[in-house]
Amino acid sequence: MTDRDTIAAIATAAGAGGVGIVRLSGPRARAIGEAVTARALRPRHAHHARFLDAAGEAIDDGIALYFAAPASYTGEDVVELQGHGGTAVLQVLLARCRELGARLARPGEFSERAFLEGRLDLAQAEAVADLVAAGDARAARAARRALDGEFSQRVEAIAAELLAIRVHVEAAIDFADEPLDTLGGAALRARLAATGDALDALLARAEHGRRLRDGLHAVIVGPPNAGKSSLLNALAGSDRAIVTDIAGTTRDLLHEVVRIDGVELSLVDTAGLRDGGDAIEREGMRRAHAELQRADLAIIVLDARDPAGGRTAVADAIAGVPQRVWVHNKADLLAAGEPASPAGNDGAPDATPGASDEPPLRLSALSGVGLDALHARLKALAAGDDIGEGTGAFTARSRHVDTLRQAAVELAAARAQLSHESLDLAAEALRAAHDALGEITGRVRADDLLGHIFSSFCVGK
Ligand SMILES: Nc1nc2c(c(=O)[nH]1)N(C=O)[C@@H](CNc1ccc(C(=O)N[C@@H](CCC(=O)O)C(=O)O)cc1)CN2
Ligand SMILES: Nc1nc2c(ncn2[C@@H]2O[C@H](COP(=O)(O)OP(=O)(O)OP(=O)(O)O)[C@@H](O)[C@H]2O)c(=O)[nH]1
Ligand SMILES: [Mg+2]
Repeated sequence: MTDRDTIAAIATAAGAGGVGIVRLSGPRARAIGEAVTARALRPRHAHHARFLDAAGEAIDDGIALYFAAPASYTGEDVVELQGHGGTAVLQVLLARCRELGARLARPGEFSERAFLEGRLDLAQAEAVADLVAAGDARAARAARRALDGEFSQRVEAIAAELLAIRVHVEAAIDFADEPLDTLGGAALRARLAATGDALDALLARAEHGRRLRDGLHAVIVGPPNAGKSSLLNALAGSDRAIVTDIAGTTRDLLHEVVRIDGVELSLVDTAGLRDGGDAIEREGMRRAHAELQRADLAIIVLDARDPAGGRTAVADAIAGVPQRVWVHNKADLLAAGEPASPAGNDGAPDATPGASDEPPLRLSALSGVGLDALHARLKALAAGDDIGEGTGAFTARSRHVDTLRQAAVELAAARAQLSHESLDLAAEALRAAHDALGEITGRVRADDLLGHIFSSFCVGK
């Protein structure tokens, strides 16, 4: 790609730092680097040099690196000017590079070029951004695995299998007057079934990967005044939410990222659920319901003195949330030795802890007694099955999960069509499934998708 321009950006984070880097990529990168340093740059060699302005005065004293195409991050000629990490000095250095013909890079443009040059596929390029944004060690490790191509390889393996199946089906179409079974139909169906299973397994892993990337999305729900906001504050370790003894205090959603022993969790406090309320409170309840639709986990807070009382109000809202943790709050107000009200005796079975739920945790958000057990349970849920280094989890995005789901739907359609001997329709569904997989790695791509993905990167990445 010789007709591309040369881009430049500060690659290091804003603010003062030990070292700061201006990175250049494109056909003029080397010439610009050599003009700034007044030296010939040898590939893959650290040159200690002064970085000069137009008048020959030193802007900084630093290290220059040159990576010759195609053996560089972007696949183009790349030069790095590693100077002192001050905002002003880096800005002046960047301005000098622009004066010499470089253009300011858009967010993600280095990685976009790496993608366009075939150095990374799309899912890997997204993993670069996810690695930069990772909020805890597990998420960082999982993003690094996606960057290594573990996710992409699995997608491509299924895509390759689908391609082989498509070839078989297209060939059978050319012999339309013969029954499919004389053309290896049984083997074809078995192969398609196995591919469907592999796709389902990958989808489950991608869903897990999506949680790793975004953190477990936990929504605190319950009747008014149960102590939901108090619990959020206790978990966040600060007075984030307003707490009063007036039922209906919280109206809006309040998001807070908390970290429990290094494991990240995104918590949302919601308006108490009850019948009635004014217009503002009802809007708050509507938002609570909507937030629960997207939740991985509901933390249901009930008053320990009357847990049955609030349960009916939350029944609808928590239906369909994959996981629940039941909390009986205000345990400090129970008379010493008083047993927790038995669960499930209030005629509202939908809102009682289900068979798969753990028994309620009794605690006090106010005093902090019993909070340790909640911490432990939340940490176990957020860590999911990625306990060890060896589990091979990788990060994924909603885009990947949605696209894999779409491919699974098309694959199921193809299987149904095949059993009706509708080869043309089966071929069409297989093509759609194959294309969907291609969108994940960028083999099949829409340019607006690229723009959307790369624009969310940092500048300089
Ligand atoms: N100073 C610096 N550190 C950095 C980066 C960078 O661009 N500059 N990276 C940027 O994000 C990451 C490292 N990623 C990189 C990926 C590929 C190549 C590269 O030159 N690849 C060549 C050569 C391969 C090799 O020698 O191993 C290639 O793939 O052909 C460089 C950095 C993190 N650290
Ligand atoms: N004794 C005691 N009081 C508590 C506890 N947790 C919360 N409270 C009190 O209960 C009242 C309501 O607490 P909030 O945290 O505002 O309750 P909420 O569920 O967020 O209420 P809404 O936002 O109105 O739905 C406040 O007066 C709190 O101080 C607790 O563990 N023990
Ligand atoms: Mg509240």
